[in-house]
Amino acid sequence: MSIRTYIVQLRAVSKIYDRGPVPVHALRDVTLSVGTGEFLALTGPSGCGKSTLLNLVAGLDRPTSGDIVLDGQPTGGWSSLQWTRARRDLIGIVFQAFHLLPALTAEENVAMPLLLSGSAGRSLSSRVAECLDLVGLRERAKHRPSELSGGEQQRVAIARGVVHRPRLLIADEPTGNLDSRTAAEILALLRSLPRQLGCTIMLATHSDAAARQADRLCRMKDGLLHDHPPKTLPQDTA
Ligand SMILES: Nc1ncnc2c1ncn2[C@@H]1O[C@H](COP(=O)(O)OP(=O)(O)OP(=O)(O)O)[C@@H](O)[C@H]1O
Repeated sequence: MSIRTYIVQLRAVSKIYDRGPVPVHALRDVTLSVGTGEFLALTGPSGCGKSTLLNLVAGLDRPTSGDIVLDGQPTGGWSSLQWTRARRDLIGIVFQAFHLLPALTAEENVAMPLLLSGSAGRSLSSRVAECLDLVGLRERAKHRPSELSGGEQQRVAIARGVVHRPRLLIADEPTGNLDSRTAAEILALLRSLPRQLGCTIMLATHSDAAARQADRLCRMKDGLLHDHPPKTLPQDTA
């Protein structure tokens, strides 16, 4: 018998933002399981809750109710430190706006997560070079973000997002700031990562072309999520 393993499970997750004059129900009872090695796309109109969902999975915000289980571990009682550890070990994140440090070179930006977790020396340098190779930017290792195109900056951000070998890569509108041709190249790169690195990808996007790259598409509307079965099954374990 084969058992599918899930890296992410959301069980009846809701998020209400209640600091403003009117409470905003950003997520309503969302239940979702993401299989190991799967490439899942979340689509839907602006404001439907895509970023909110990804922020909760990355521990950048907390649900109002419901459970989030990461790699089989219920996260309900996790402290900030435990979430920081999860982002150091399990989760990588890529944002629309790249968020590279402008004073650092491409390779220094990519090295940052490893430096923050105490790595150093030759193994750090070779891992950084490996990741720059993976995204096709080894030649640009010594360039600063201002000397790189938008697509190249996003490649550096992707290399930084996977340098610590996360099993889950969260990508929030990673092609939102790019022209359509560059966006297609970045998507092809993301598409290759589950196979090359064995990681799972959760992608939020407005773009139908981007969503078509995924194994599974979940449409969101007004905080509700409509799941669709995968085009291909995620990696199963016996
Ligand atoms: N910190 C916040 N405080 C109050 N309301 C918020 C906050 N963050 C998001 N919202 C609201 O929650 C809802 C969902 O927002 P979210 O950013 O998750 O949508 P989205 O689908 O990612 O949108 P977009 O595609 O435009 O990025 C929106 O109505 C938004 O205004």
